[in-house]
Amino acid sequence: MSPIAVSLQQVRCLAAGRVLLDIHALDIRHGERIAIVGHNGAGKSTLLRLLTGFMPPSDGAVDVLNHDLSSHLSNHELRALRREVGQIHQGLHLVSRLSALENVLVGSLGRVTDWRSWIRCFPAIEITRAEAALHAVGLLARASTRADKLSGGERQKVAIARLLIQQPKLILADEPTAALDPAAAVEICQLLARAASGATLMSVVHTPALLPLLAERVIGLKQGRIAFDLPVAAVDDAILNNLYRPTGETMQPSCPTLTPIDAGDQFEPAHRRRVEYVRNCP
Ligand SMILES: Nc1ncnc2c1ncn2[C@@H]1O[C@H](COP(=O)(O)OP(=O)(O)OP(=O)(O)O)[C@@H](O)[C@H]1O
Repeated sequence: MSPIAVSLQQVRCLAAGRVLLDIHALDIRHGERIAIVGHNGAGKSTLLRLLTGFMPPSDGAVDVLNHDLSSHLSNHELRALRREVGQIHQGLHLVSRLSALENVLVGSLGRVTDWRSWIRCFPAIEITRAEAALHAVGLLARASTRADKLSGGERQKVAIARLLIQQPKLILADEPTAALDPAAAVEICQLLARAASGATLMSVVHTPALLPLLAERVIGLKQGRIAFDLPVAAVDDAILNNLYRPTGETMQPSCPTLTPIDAGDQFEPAHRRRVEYVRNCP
């Protein structure tokens, strides 16, 4: 059995007097592919931020790739952790004014010496690696195009090429296919899964159809707590519907009817009109 890559014990994250995350125990082994699912605000991004040291735990023990994140980490220790953790997010995660190739080279910053990285003077071997990575994601022809001139799907491919040359042990992907059309989303998932070969991959996923492409194990979060932790084959519509159902709502056999709002008078007139409109919708 592979060693543990991520271990959380009795972890709580608090902010502004609220519990954002409350995880009793979670172990993830090297090489595992995990999807994290859950409603908006369930704590998925908070969990990923916890694992990169951006969100310190208020209580409990957090170990990521043998870095103890429960104690205060120095900048040096944080940099060492982040060299081993690759990240891919939706949206603004590339440097807009840099070319696709230069953005990929950012993945090699952990290896090049300081003076080279400051003046962006990369060794030939890193440039060759970056070109090979762009080729692997089918984007070599766009190597010199600025990141802000690329499509959303192309930008995600650049981010995956950057992972390929960073060679992280743990990859955290926060909604990597948000805003992509279905075909592009499938292609990005396949490329990401290939890029993560040998690494541990944790992805926040909102589209159930993409789960089997990215994960063998699915963790459902609800209000900051683990609601389920199951093999992907066991996660069916009923389990997901239950997870996404607002707390306290009882299961409706069919389309729910709207309950009239009696307190309408307390709303501003414009808001009241919207309430009436919603009430009268078929
Ligand atoms: N720094 C913070 N201070 C206070 N509250 C925060 C902070 N960061 C996040 N939250 C709150 O914590 C909760 C969890 O946020 P998080 O971003 O982890 O949710 P999520 O599951 O990733 O949601 P989404 O699917 O919408 O991205 C939310 O209610 C959010 O408003």
